[in-house]
Amino acid sequence: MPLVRVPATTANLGPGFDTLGMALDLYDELLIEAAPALEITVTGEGEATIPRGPENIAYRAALAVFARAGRPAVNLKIAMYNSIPVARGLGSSAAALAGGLVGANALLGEPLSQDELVNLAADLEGHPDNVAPAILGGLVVAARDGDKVYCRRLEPPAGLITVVAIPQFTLSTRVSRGVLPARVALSDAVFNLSRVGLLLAAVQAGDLELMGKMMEDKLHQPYRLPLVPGMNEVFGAAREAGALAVALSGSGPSVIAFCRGRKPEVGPAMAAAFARHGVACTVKELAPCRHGARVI
Ligand SMILES: Nc1ncnc2c1ncn2[C@@H]1O[C@H](COP(=O)(O)OP(=O)(O)O)[C@@H](O)[C@H]1O
Ligand SMILES: N[C@@H](CCOP(=O)(O)O)C(=O)O
Repeated sequence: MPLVRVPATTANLGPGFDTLGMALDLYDELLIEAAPALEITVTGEGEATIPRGPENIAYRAALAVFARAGRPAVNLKIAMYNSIPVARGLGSSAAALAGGLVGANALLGEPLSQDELVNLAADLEGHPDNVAPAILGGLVVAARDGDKVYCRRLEPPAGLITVVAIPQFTLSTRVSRGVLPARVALSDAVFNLSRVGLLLAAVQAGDLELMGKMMEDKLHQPYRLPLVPGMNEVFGAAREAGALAVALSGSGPSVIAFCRGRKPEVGPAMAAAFARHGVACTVKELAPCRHGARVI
């Protein structure tokens, strides 16, 4: 009966829309076993809202593993213990998919490779940037080539600590993607391309200053601004309080600040800025997580 622990993720890391993501030390746990009938329980985050029927995405992910491995589908009992807030841009859906995939794979004796699991997850989620770090841990860069996702895991730079301001209101990724344009200006694409390249070079060199400078974005955050009241002010407050960089976490509404070591002033400054716009939030200090979803 595998118990899987899956990290939260912060996708995009500023300019790396649908491309970059990093695992964080906040976890969902999922217990999975064969059972006489489908039974799904949820404890913690999402207890009141997460579907318990066959539409549950962790269950669908588990069934996808059975199908890909050529094994007959069975009824499953899945018990989830969630700490990742739902629909806040911290990868709750990616964690549910990764948990279902890794759990089912363990149940079957690991017929699928990690690469196959990342590909299945990206197909189910629609983009690879949150599911890849949820499975691989660390900081992941991913690219889709037709049906296949290629990705590489990098070690997050030493000394990096994030501070995440998590609004009480939810914003689904579907809605937050709905405001994005189908086409962007070439100058904006170049702005992001150049930053992603240097951001990755900075990560590999452990250069937090350069990493912080390369986290601006023109491809998704400006369009999402109306969905997150006070977003720009929260960005400004975090920088003034000493953060190296600030970004929308995933598709929002959480805002994530990247800091050199612990910076106790950053969280309260972000919360105060949100409060000035009538948004209540909780603040979490989260370190990057080196491990992806795994049986514990
Ligand atoms: N543990 C879980 N099991 C099943 N579904 C989940 C789980 N956690 C989140 N979800 C589903 O994922 C959706 C939220 O995903 P999404 O909008 O992408 O936001 P997030 O940024 O949190 O991933 C919700 O519909 C929710 O029901
Ligand atoms: N690149 C995606 C990332 C969504 O991540 P999530 O954690 O909010 O589901 C996007 O920006 O839409």
